[in-house]
Amino acid sequence: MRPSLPFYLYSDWRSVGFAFVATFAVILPAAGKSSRFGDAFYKKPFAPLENRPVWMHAAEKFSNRPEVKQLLIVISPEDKDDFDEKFGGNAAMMGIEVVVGGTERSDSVQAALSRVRDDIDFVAVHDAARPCVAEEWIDRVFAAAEQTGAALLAAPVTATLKRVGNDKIIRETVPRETLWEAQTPQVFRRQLLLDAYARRGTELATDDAQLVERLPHPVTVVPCSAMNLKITSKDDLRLAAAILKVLPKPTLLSAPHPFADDHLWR
Ligand SMILES: Nc1ccn([C@@H]2O[C@H](COP(=O)(O)OP(=O)(O)OP(=O)(O)O)[C@@H](O)[C@H]2O)c(=O)n1
Ligand SMILES: C[C@](O)(CO)[C@H](O)COP(=O)(O)O
Repeated sequence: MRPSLPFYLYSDWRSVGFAFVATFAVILPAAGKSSRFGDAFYKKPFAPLENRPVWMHAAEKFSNRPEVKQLLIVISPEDKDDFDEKFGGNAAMMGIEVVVGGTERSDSVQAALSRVRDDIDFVAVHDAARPCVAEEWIDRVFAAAEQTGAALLAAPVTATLKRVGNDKIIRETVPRETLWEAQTPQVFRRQLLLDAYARRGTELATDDAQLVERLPHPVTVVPCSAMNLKITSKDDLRLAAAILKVLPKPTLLSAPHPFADDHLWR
């Protein structure tokens, strides 16, 4: 990451002044068991995707952003030595700190959160298993978090959802009008996420927003494309390879207002 001052000097014919730029830390959880991935050799964050491991595709979307001042990847204890041997050099070159994770995803995030520097304003948590995130989507969720304190990328549910019994018989068709599928990055003011994790207790949470919702604190959804998929199965890895070929390229213009109606995510 490029060091830079936490402010920039701006000037125009009306004034000369300082504007403070928010700073971000990014946590990349990669310490899961990949039990649904079903590969005897690779866990999904380390599986090869277009000549690089999955985690590296996710990390490189953040490592050159000027506002990202700290990048941490979370690796399981049993994978730590292997990761250091295979990818330790890459992580060092990208300025990525390696943290040992825990049993649950929340344990892993909490381990990294304890390493986030006090001078950081916002913390973004992005699954290392989501390699297809586009820079412009990151722009939008970062901007939304700066405005609201808590925001995440999500895609509206478009399929018909059924609640099904163990006998595989449909019990209910679930109204989908207000349902969204949460993605990552999930981005929070640092102290807010610290407060949420301090109150976590033993309750399970499959994402970080749940813990902030419980405070309670409002969390804003930033609409995103279903192309920001999480690799869970081997089929998802094949899909990701195809998506990387058509992913929106970074735009030179600044990202539109995160709540603009003219989303490109459709
Ligand atoms: N204890 C855990 C569990 C998950 N993760 C990470 O959180 C992301 C999302 O989790 P998920 O897709 O569920 O990964 P796994 O838990 O590995 O998947 P599975 O449930 O198939 O084992 C992944 O990048 C995963 O590596 C983590 O860092 N620590
Ligand atoms: C964080 C997440 O990717 C949002 O959809 C999802 O909750 C991860 O859940 P998982 O069970 O750990 O895959």
